[in-house]
Amino acid sequence: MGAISLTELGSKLAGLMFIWGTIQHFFPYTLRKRINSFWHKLENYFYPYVQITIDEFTNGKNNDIYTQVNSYLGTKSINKDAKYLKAEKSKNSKSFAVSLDEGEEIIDQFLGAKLSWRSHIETFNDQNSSGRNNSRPIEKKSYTITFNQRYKEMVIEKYLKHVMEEGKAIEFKNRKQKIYSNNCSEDWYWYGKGMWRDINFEHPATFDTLAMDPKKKEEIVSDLVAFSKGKDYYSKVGKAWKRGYLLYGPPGTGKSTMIAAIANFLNYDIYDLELTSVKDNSGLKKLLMETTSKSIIVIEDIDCSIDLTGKRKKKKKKNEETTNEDEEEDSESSKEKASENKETGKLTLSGLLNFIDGIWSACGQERIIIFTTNHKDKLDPALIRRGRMDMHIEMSYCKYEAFKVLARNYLNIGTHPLFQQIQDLFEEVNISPCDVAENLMLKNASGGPEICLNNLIQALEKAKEKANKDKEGKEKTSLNSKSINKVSTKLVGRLKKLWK
Ligand SMILES: Nc1ncnc2c1ncn2[C@@H]1O[C@H](COP(=O)(O)OP(=O)(O)OP(=O)(O)O)[C@@H](O)[C@H]1O
Ligand SMILES: [Mg+2]
Repeated sequence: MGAISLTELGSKLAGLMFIWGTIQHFFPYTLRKRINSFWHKLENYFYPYVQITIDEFTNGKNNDIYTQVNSYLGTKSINKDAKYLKAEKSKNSKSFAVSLDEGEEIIDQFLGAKLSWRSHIETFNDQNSSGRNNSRPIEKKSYTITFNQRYKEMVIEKYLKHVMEEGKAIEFKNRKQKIYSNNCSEDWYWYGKGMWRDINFEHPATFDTLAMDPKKKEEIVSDLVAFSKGKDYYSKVGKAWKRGYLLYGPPGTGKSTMIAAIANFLNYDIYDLELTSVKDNSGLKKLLMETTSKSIIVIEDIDCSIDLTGKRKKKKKKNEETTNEDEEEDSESSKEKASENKETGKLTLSGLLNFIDGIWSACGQERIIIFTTNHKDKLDPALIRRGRMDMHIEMSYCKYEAFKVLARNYLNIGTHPLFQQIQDLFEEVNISPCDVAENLMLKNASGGPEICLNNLIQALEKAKEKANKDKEGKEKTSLNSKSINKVSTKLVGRLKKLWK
């Protein structure tokens, strides 16, 4: 705006307006009206701008919009040519937040409009502490945004929304991730901290370091991406924005590591739900209500948590005695089974099913639910049917491709002459990635990768030997039982003859 800035011109006109405001009462009404209308025209001609102020506090409370504007302008100021910036780091942020220093201006563009942002700090003395020597000055921080009045509607309806959304996204990206647990002492609850206890989540696992079949990994990553970008899709099809994953497989195959990798990939918090610490269905409901959006709710080793299948199995057994219609029993509707479990004062299958996809489970958005188990077959089909657990992911024993990821992670090598021998052994042996990783860990700083690879070969050979022995043992017992069967049928035949 040439030699005089928008804000300066604005404040000069505001000063004149103030003087006119105090003396206008000395003028007759019709003249006053005419002068006022002329004044507005003049003002619009010379200063066709509107200003919006966003204070740090409103009614004594933190103003969320101010915080979001702060984050938004922080990134803008890095990209644009603001010279005076402030760097701050809050307790819950993992990096510095940069914001505008007092009086510094930033020009932003949006849908053809030019928007001028300024930061202000007003200092005044605390009224309550006046008279005391140690009275401290109070700072009142605010941002103003100035723009041409023809964009007024657009700024209020679109631009401010855009600033808030971007600011929120930046805040979310910079915040420290948390892991929450409900497995805490009662004292914690009494101190009013809610039902979850949290600590910072700082697990280094990523999809790059996760050893598994590359195709499977890619499939999971694209599923997660589709989910995280699926806001419009979920609302279009009328589904709550959540997704369930069942991770199953033997111990040490990376189920928990996968959860950490997912959390890091999406930058979500984790709620580690310990079912044995939940008293009843309503307790479970309360816990869910205290979870936030953009989070992963995890129930590890769900088959061991509580007996959710007991009732159903008993009923199945009873049915088996009367009829042999097992298949029909299995396909019985899950709702029916859930209602059988509706007991008060207890955590039941019904409560858990409601937890996953009852109507009130849609009280937060963008949530992932993950169950892990070593025994998928032990779980009630109702609990893991598609739609509840949308993706069933098998975490299996380490194969050659997965080993290469571990070799890169632990030894920083992509190839080695011993790899061929290791590849051949992987064809014959079932070994968990956890055991492979253990052998690949450099225990001695002076040792090279050969030592670790040889350790692994030894472990694989041992496992192979054991597997062979187990196989032989099984064959022997099955031979023995076959010969026992033969002898007993012969005996029964002879006895029958004798009886006749
Ligand atoms: N697929 C994998 N990729 C990378 N590291 C792995 C993998 N599987 C296991 N590990 C390593 O082994 C350790 C144990 O793995 P993890 O706890 O994820 O196994 P799990 O499948 O959850 O086992 P459990 O069934 O006993 O809970 C991890 O700390 C990790 O270092
Ligand atoms: Mg685990």
